[in-house]
Amino acid sequence: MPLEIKKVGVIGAGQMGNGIAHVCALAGYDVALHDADPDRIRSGLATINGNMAKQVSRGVVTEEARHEALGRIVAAEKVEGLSECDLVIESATEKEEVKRKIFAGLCAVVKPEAMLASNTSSISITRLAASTDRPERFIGIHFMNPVPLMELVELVRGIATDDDTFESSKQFVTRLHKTYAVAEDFPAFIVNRILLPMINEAIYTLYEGVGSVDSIDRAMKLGANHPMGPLQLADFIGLDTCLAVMQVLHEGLADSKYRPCPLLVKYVEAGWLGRKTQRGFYDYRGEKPVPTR
Ligand SMILES: CC(=O)CC(=O)SCCNC(=O)CCNC(=O)[C@H](O)C(C)(C)COP(=O)(O)OP(=O)(O)OC[C@H]1O[C@@H](n2cnc3c(N)ncnc32)[C@H](O)[C@@H]1OP(=O)(O)O
Ligand SMILES: NC(=O)C1=CN([C@@H]2O[C@H](COP(=O)(O)OP(=O)(O)OC[C@H]3O[C@@H](n4cnc5c(N)ncnc54)[C@H](OP(=O)(O)O)[C@@H]3O)[C@@H](O)[C@H]2O)C=CC1
Repeated sequence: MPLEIKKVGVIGAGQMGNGIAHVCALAGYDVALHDADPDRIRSGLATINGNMAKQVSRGVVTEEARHEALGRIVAAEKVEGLSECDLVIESATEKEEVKRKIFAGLCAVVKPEAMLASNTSSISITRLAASTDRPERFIGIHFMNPVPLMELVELVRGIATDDDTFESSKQFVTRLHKTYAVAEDFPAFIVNRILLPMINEAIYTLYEGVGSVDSIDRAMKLGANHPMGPLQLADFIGLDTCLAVMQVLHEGLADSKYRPCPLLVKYVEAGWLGRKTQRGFYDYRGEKPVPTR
């Protein structure tokens, strides 16, 4: 029987975690939001508040729905605060060892029947599941950024994921008013298998001097009708996440066509991770974003 989900835990209160908490609360789920850093939970809650206010001003959400949804989210400063959750979605930094540690701590506190999910962009669901005490109740639920605006969620079954977990996940995604695409568990699944090599190629195009940041983004926006240029999108996703996905593709598929661009590596090494650190291919510290190359 599919599990009835009432309370959802979210681990990682960064840009994706706060978006996931946002849409879950609006869909009527009780939500517990956890992060290693309590300040991150506070800023995540403030972001949710601001993004819901935007939705109210656009007439997408009523003031009453916003008020109720905000009331459904609690801050869980300790992982024990997730013990009552029926589903916990991990959305922390894209590093396998970080995620494994989180799941080890989580398994010790959640109910045995609770489902666990990862919002990973690229890492093997089968491997993450195998690090838990319940691989059959583990699944990839991969949201797209920005979560409140993007319709798609990828569902990724690990080798052991059982049918009830898959069914419960489909019902969950549908209740969030989103559409799922099912992806097999191979490096970076569907969206990022296609999108990230395109972004990496845009960075090579910059690295090799074929075009400036401005030209590359303008070319793809106006020449291919993309809503954002690839470098603007890379900054939006986070350059650390982009690099992590390319590394998973490169290692997992052992093909040199996935080699991360050295310029992407350099930006990450500089700590210029895009919008979240105020600097990436653009500098966001002024009134308008200014290209950094
Ligand atoms: C890396 C991974 O693992 C997977 C991924 O997610 S890859 C990334 C996938 N995402 C994309 O490719 C996004 C590409 N970009 C887009 O589709 C669009 O630029 C966009 C949807 C982000 C924005 O579209 P846009 O037409 O430029 O709209 P924009 O004017 O910025 O925003 C639309 C409205 O939504 C609001 N909005 C923006 N972000 C929001 C959020 N997080 N929550 C609520 N509202 C939000 C804006 O305030 C705006 O409202 P107003 O019109 O009242 O100002
Ligand atoms: N950005 C995107 O476009 C998308 C990202 N994803 C995936 O979502 C996940 C999160 O990405 P995103 O939100 O962008 O990243 P962010 O860097 O914005 O947020 C990650 C958050 O996780 C926190 N964190 C790190 N370690 C732990 C831990 N041990 N316990 C609890 N919290 C921790 C970080 O805290 P601190 O900063 O203090 O380390 C940070 O607040 C990644 O797996 C990413 O691949 C999926 C879809 C789209």
